[in-house]
Amino acid sequence: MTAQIIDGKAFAATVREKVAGHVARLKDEHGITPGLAVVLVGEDPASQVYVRSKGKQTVEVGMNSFEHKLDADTSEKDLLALIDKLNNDPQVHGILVQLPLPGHLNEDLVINAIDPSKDVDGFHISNVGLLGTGQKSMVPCTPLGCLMMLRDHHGSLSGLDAVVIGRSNIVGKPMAQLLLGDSCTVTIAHSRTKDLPDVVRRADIVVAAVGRAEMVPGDWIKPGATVIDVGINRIDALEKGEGKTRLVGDVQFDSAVKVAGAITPVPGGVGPMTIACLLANTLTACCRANGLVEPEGLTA
Ligand SMILES: Nc1nc(=O)c2c([nH]1)NC[C@@H]1CN(c3ccc(C(=O)N[C@@H](CCC(=O)O)C(=O)O)cc3)C=[N+]21
Repeated sequence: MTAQIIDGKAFAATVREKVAGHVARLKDEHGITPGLAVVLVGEDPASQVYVRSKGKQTVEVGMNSFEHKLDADTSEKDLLALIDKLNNDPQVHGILVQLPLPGHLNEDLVINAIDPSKDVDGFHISNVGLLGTGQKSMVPCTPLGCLMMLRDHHGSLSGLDAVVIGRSNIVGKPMAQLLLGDSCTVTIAHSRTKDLPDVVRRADIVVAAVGRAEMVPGDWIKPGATVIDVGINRIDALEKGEGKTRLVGDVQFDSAVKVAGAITPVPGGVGPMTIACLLANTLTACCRANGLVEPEGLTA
């Protein structure tokens, strides 16, 4: 048996098309253009690549993109002043502060300074609380993208056993909340979990979000299970020569694809969906800010 490959890249393109359609309608009928502000502090090369790709896709779906690049030694006061300005800018419907921030900046403080209704990452404590209590919120992009792919593949997730490996605030915890919201039986596993292979073997749905290259081998996967690989790990690609790297997930794809029922690849799985959901969240925030009905199928 070989698993169905869940094509996140293609799925993301359909999400962006939907978003673009709604953006065109907002402009036409209401004269409103959704705007996303991305704040990057410092010069981390990987972050620069993501920010560029976010900006490009934002413009492609017809939204305004505002990029703010600040020096690595920017003070907390100056960063908070920028956030305050963006909070009060009616052209800006979504604000994303690229993480991680340089060590001298308090990430919690900075994130919680964002207006929760513009917090398209869904990281503000208000949004975390709303999600946890089943109220309308901004939902973190990566878990939202995973949920969309799971719903698309399964239809209903009700009653399925889901194991989330990883307990981060960015992926693991919100993913567990979303799966619970769709009536899965949810287990959150992590580095201290006893008998991790046995826990994973019980799962109909495995979401791997630990950030350790290829740590989940195929023989941990229950035959026919759905595997969502959130990991993006850059490792040496010895076969491609000295200094070359390649991207791998948290799952050993080659062994897992032989056992799973469906699996997301890396690259081309969760990553593209994350950015598509960022655009979807910006559209949702814009609709809410203007008292308009929000599009269906683009939120949790
Ligand atoms: N506040 C904040 N929000 C984020 O959402 C956020 C962040 N900070 N900091 C950095 C991480 C990383 N991230 C990715 C998004 C898309 C891909 C993506 O599209 N990856 C491609 C491959 C890209 C490549 O080739 O390098 C793929 O998986 O197919 C990857 C990583 C969002 N992040």
